[in-house]
Amino acid sequence: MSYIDIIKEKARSDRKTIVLPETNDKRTLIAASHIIEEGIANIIMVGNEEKIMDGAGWLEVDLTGVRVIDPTKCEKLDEYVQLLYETRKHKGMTPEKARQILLTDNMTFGVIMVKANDADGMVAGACHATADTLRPALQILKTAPGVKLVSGFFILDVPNCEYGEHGTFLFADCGLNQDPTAEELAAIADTSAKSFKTLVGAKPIIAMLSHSTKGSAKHPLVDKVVKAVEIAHEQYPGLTLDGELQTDAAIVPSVAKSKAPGSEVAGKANVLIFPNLDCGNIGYKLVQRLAKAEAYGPMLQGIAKPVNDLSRGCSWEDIVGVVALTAVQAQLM
Ligand SMILES: CC(C)(COP(=O)(O)OP(=O)(O)OC[C@H]1O[C@@H](n2cnc3c(N)ncnc32)[C@H](O)[C@@H]1OP(=O)(O)O)[C@@H](O)C(=O)NCCC(=O)NCCS
Ligand SMILES: CC(=O)OP(=O)(O)O
Repeated sequence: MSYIDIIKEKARSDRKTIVLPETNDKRTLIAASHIIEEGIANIIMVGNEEKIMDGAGWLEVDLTGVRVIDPTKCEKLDEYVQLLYETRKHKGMTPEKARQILLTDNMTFGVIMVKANDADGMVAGACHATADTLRPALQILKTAPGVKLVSGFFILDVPNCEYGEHGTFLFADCGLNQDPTAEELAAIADTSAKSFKTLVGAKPIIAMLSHSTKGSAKHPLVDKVVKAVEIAHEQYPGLTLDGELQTDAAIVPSVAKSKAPGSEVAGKANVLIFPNLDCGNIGYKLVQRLAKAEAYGPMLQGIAKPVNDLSRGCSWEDIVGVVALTAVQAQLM
């Protein structure tokens, strides 16, 4: 069974309700029909029912079983307006603004449904940039209790790969934090370890990546990763974590032997923490496109409820995968 088939099976075992607000996106409509057909999740789509069904008809996809909520006709609109107003009034939100946002922005409408416990999670980003997808989620749902920082990760399932957990890796941060501090990198490592345990089911072995291995290069960029490793050891002593490591030293046993002898991580890493978002976002796309890996994300970790993003380059199959993962995250909350 492939990695994503195992996740779909888990999702089916306790079916959750996921909102898909991007109803003018063809891939989202196709994905919704497959999710219902495969019994992975209950689906709520946000928008005008007639338009959505016209789109489905044109694509010849069957949306029977999908619930459509049109904000303009929604009986809970007043309740949602009040909830958005209460959540954001300290930032200048008014009831009038809240109503206008909810009537015009399906992404925020989806997030407020999650906040109101009328859905267990949301997946979007097929036709919105990450910043526009994640901002309402960060503003309205906020971080989970005890967590300081939300971050974005991908699960990469690399075909014919002997590295990582039989070719499965978690990469972070590939989606949210543009230039994390050393402290933030350590926090990203900690939440990534938890995500890996829950979504992959194996022991996380974490490499803090750099262009240097154990002092082979000197630069402030390297110093940041070295500091992050120190902080991680101090603040999260239970983690199996090492750095700074180059990618080959992190995942290839023979290279690890020569570059980082004695490291309990080098050559075995399955969780890769990138020093900044340039590295993380470029890195995951290279592995996805050149190694033909399945790439699910950017998923959020550390947020109070599951809202996950997609790349605008995603396929409908990627959307199905991220919905299944979102449903599993919701089971665990
Ligand atoms: C997501 C992003 C838009 C947030 O930045 P922003 O628009 O400037 O917004 P702010 O910094 O004002 O943050 C908005 C809210 O989210 C919260 N927030 C932002 N980043 C957060 C994080 N990493 N963890 C927790 N909360 C966060 C802020 O505290 C703020 O809350 P508040 O309004 O209640 O005070 C920004 O981090 C970003 O653009 N990231 C890169 C996204 C991207 O392009 N990725 C590449 C493709 S995947
Ligand atoms: C994850 C990501 O890179 O998203 P997008 O391709 O939409 O910018």
